[in-house]
Formats: sequence, C-alpha cells, structure tokens
Amino acid sequence: MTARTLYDKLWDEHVVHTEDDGTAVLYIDRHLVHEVTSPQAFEGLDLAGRKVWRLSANLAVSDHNVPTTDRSQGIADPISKLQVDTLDKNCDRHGLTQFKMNDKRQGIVHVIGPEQGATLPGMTVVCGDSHTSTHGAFGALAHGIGTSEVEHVLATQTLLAKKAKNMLIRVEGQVMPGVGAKDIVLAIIGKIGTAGGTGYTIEFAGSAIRALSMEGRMTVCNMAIEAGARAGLIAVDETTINYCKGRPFSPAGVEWEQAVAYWRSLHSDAGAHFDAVVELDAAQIRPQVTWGTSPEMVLSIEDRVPDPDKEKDAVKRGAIERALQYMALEPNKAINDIRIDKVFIGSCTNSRIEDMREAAAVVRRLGGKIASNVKLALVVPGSGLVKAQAEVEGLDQVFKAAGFEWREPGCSMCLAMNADRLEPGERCASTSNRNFEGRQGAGGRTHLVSPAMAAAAAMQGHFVDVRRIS
Ligand SMILES: CC(C)[C@H](C(=O)O)[C@@H](O)C(=O)O
Ligand code: SF4
Repeated sequence: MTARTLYDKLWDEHVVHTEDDGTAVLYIDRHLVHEVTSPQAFEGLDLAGRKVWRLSANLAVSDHNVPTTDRSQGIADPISKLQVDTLDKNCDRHGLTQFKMNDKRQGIVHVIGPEQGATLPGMTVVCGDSHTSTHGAFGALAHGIGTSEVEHVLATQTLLAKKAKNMLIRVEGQVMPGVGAKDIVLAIIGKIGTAGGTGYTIEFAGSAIRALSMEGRMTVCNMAIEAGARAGLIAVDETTINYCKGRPFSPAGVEWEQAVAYWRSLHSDAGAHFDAVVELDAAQIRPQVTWGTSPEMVLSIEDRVPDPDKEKDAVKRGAIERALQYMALEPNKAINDIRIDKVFIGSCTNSRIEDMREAAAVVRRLGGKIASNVKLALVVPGSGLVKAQAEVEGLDQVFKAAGFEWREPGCSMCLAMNADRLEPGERCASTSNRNFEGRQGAGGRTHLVSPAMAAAAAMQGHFVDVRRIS
C-alpha cells in the first residue's frame, strides 16, 4: 500500500461515499454542541419532524454566554439567558447529554471534550465552532462546521466534505525555558500568515511538538484555524494514550486494548506525500506578542512595533498603518514598553490546568500585587474540573492574593458575549486566539500572549520577557 499521511488515514477510515467531483460523505464519530450555533439547527430538525440520529455521539454544553461570576441567580442578560435556556430545552427534549451551567463538568466545549474522553484518537469530531481544530491534538480529524451542517450531523451523523491538501509543519529542537506551546503556534502563524494553511489540513510534527503535553498540543491545534487551516493534527504517541486512559467516555477493558492497538497506527507513514512542508527551529522561538489586529501581526518580546515607512509594499503598508492606528501604537515602540489596562487568562487556547499552573508560577515568582495601572486581571478556568483541580493545588489563592479575579468557567472575555469585556480604548494582554478589532469588546485592543507572558504583564503593568524571570 502507498504511504499515507495521518490525515489520509483518518479520511479513508470515515468516507462513506465519494462523488465524481470529490464531494464525500464523511461519518462523524463525535458531535459537540454549544448554545450559539445550535438553535436554528434544532429548529430545522423540529420543522422537518426529525429526531437526532445517534444520541450517544453528541455532547452539549453552554460556554459562550454563561456568566463567570456568581451563577446562583441565573443569567441577568436576557439575550444570553435565552441562548442558554434554548440549548437546555433542546437537549432535554431530544435527550442529548448536556452539562448544564451549574454542573461541575461544565466548561468551554473544547476543554470539556478532551477532558471527558469524548474526544479520542482516530475520531472525526465536529462542532459548530471554528476552534474545533483543537481536538486534532489527539490524532482526530476535527474541524468546525456551520449551523446548517450542525443540523445535517444531528439528523444523519454524516457531513458533506471535500478533502483538503496535506501540509506538514515540523518544529525541531528544544524551546528555551519560558517559551511554550502558545509561542510556538504564534511563531508559526507569524511565519506562514493567516492564509498560509488555507486549503490544507496541517500536521504539526517534530521533536518540539512531541515534547509538548496534551495541553500544549491542544494550544497548537487550537490555533490551526488562525493559520487558515480548518484542521490541525498531531500523531498519536504515549503522551496521547496516557492522557486518554480512565476518562469517563474512554473505552475500558478489552475495548481499551483494541482501541490502543488501532491508535498506535495513527501517524503519517515514512515517505508519505505532503503538498507543502514548513520547518521551524524551536531554539529560535522567543516569547511572542501580537501587536496588531490579526494573529499574524506578531513579534517577539525583544522586537519593536513595525514602522510602516520601512514597508515598500503599499498594501502591507496600509495594513500596518490601520492596525497601528486601531491599536494606538507608535511605530518603533519597544514591545516591552507597551502598558496594559486589563489581563485575561482563559479561553479554549489557554485555560487548562497547565496554563493555570504556568501563570500561577510566574505570579508566585514575582510576588506582590498586580501593577497599579492594571484595572482588572481575570483568570477564567476552562472547565469546572480545571477550576476544582487548580483549587486543590492552591492556585486560586496565588491569583487572588495578587489581586486577580478567579472566575467560573466559560469563554468569557475571549469574545465578550457575556459581561466580561474591554471598554473602548482599553488594552489587554490576553491568552486567547483572536485579536480582531472589537473582539474583546467594542474599541478594545488585544495582544495575544502565553499564560506566563500574560501573568507577568499583569504583575508589571507592561509586557516583560518571561525568560528573565524563569
Ligand atoms: C461563536 C462561534 C461560532 C465562534 C467560532 O466559531 O469560533 C466563536 O467561538 C469564536 O471563537 O469566534
Ligand atoms: S473560548 Fe473563545 S475561541 Fe474558544 S470557543 Fe469560546 S469564544 Fe471561541
């Protein structure tokens, strides 16, 4: 048999039928559902008098609209309340498994899927959410779908799809202390751009990727979509298998043994063909900070904000000028001189237990309180279980003692669909994945960084090189 990539293998394993034009019917193993993209899908099902095809393949949770403050009184905002109530009703009526707002297992859909073992190697995983790419960290074919596709998957457990091309991004070598998964993926996006992965499924490989924990691998795959690829993948290895063992939805006993035997085949064969290959040297990656309004507008902490006058290409010059204006930054300003107003540690990119530990370690090391110019520093764990684990480890106390707010799980200030937001003109160090205009609140200015960099910025009031405090 010809050598296949991991993506080829996952695709072949799930194709039910392929049309002459390449359109395929793919079988979907896991469908994750949240409150924002599911209401019209359920409505469509109801109007057609259809039922959910395979209930056990679905797992639902509200995450975008939930408050991160005290939830005992319910949701104050009527629009958010309606969205969350609608998901509850739809799940109750159809019999879908759902973790409701006050369930300990509630959290961001991309955090709870893996945490529960609902995301497993070899699966096809879809969700009406672009950051479904996160789940590719498990050697699963995972990508976002639109609301009409959510309805299609609910009704048929299949999806119409066309195969993408194969891209390999190899990161070899060892990162410096203080440099982590977020810096790796931001550096990748800085190199290939937000359209670099368009039309491809990206496999992340190389010794620096293999050295990452599952949390780190999820951070990398989470941002594959910001590099233009709908799906990112990482081959299965012992790290993957160990993570999956004993989780509530994971197989057990003989089924576990059979599953593991199959999972071990989930890697690209030697000599498999990739349509594009990109290489990065891990040792060269420094802590990253975005300066503009797109994730590709990223530099290292040692750099200075770009000067449009030095850009010869008129289109690029215009983009730099617009971004600098929106971000209220002068050309050539040193990144570590940028002062911030708020800090957000959370989102499906960086709200897992290791992210909490990484941020808390920096707070501990620096000691004292958050800087006086920092009006609000939020820590929003990705799930109730992450929150509970962090509390067992005393991390909540570290944050609170320094003046951070320790909140309930959800998407929160990643996109400001709930009450957590930036006011116009406010500047934020954020561990999320998108720095678009207004993303964290109208007029807000977002700088994407790692949890360590966000914590350090909170303590010092401006960006600092975390390698100096490691
Ligand atoms: C609300 C949802 C459709 C959206 C997405 O698809 O990514 C959101 O999660 C985001 O991060 O912008
Ligand atoms: S945390 Fe942010 S990026 Fe992730 S699903 Fe929620 S809104 Fe989207």
